[in-house]
Amino acid sequence: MITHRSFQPRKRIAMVAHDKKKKEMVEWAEKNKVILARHELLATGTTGRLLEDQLDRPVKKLLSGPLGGDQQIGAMIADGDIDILIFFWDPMEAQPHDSDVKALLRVAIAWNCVVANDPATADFIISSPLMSDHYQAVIPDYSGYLKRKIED
Ligand SMILES: O=C(CO)COP(=O)(O)O
Repeated sequence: MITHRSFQPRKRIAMVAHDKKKKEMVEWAEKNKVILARHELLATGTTGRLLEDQLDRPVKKLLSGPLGGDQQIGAMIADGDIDILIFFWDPMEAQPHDSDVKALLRVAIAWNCVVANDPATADFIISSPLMSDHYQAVIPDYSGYLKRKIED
């Protein structure tokens, strides 16, 4: 059974921002442009388009969040295809796709994904020496859970 997920020095970073947080995301990305250039970026649709324009580099764009983009990122996290999630969600406004937002945050924690929900935390993550290094993240062991489900 795989119990670790390997992070390569080139990290796969998913970036997502709610509408009133998009400006913060674009400013954060601009400030950290040089470090971000060493990594692979993907994003929900609208966030991705803004980041591409600002950073003048390709960003893999998934669907817009309310149209399934959050779920696509969640699925990639569960598949081990994302190392870091930078998700500036809006604490002051309910979203039509609140259930998707919650699901994304939940699945990220379930798989021990590195997560930042605000620029300060994102600053600490992006300046970590682990950003340019190999790293082994522990994958929580859910085998007991699966076994119990089958036995029940
Ligand atoms: O709604 C979002 C995340 O929940 C973000 O989606 P967009 O980047 O397409 O605006």
